[in-house]
Amino acid sequence: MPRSSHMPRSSHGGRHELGQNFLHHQPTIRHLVSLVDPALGPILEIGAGSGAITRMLATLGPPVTALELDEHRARALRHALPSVTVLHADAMRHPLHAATLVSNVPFHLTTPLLRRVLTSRGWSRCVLLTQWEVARKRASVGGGTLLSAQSAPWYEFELHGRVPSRHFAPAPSVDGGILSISRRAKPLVPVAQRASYEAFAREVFVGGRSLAHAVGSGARRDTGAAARALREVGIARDARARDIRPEQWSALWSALRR
Ligand SMILES: C[S@@+](CC[C@H](N)C(=O)[O-])C[C@H]1O[C@@H](n2cnc3c(N)ncnc32)[C@H](O)[C@@H]1O
Repeated sequence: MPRSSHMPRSSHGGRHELGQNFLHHQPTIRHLVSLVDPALGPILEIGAGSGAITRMLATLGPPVTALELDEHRARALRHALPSVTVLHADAMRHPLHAATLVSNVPFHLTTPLLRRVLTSRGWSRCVLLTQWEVARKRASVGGGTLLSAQSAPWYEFELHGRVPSRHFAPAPSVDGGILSISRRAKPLVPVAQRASYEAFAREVFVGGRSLAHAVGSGARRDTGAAARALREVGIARDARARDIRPEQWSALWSALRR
């Protein structure tokens, strides 16, 4: 049975322990929904709440399924939106199978949910509203992270703007950010090499005496070969791992395997 049943309600009507910060700013909802491509097919919304986003998703055409852990809200939404399949379900357990995933993410679940999304194979596009810092980092704005480097061959991340905390009720302590993730139709690194590529990116981030040294040690190549590969891909000698752009990671990997 989903684990929410006996939790108390906060004075705002939003249950803090469920990350219930409801989006009430209509232009933001429209913007978020405009990032969904109906031609892709069925839509799965994670954490539908009272249906602020669901209502608009339901007008797009493809079938919409909405997951909600709060059984009272799930029941109310099922009555309000009969065309939507509303499931009282835990998004951390329910299969994430639909062409497009959409969520105003319960902020306390951002990291495990993102991990779950990125390891689920059943979707091709994902539109998320997360904490601003998470959205910004994931989209590599201001420098890449190990996670963005490791995801780059399989996914494209794009930031679509900041959402002030006052656009939610109750207002969370930080602003939100809209992030889209598109699965690349053709991965930039062969799937069979995923584990070794991820280990390589980790070693480059852990660092060494220089970027060339770290790249060489990550790829089990000498520093000279690593320096040549960095030059070939257009990465400056004095760059740091965080300066390497998403598409340069896979180019570097290919250059080192030749
Ligand atoms: C930030 S609110 C978003 C609600 C609504 N989509 C909106 O934008 O107003 C997150 C929603 O996710 C629900 N939720 C929290 N944990 C969940 C889980 N594990 N599985 C499914 N829904 C969950 C909460 O009850 C809440 O309604």
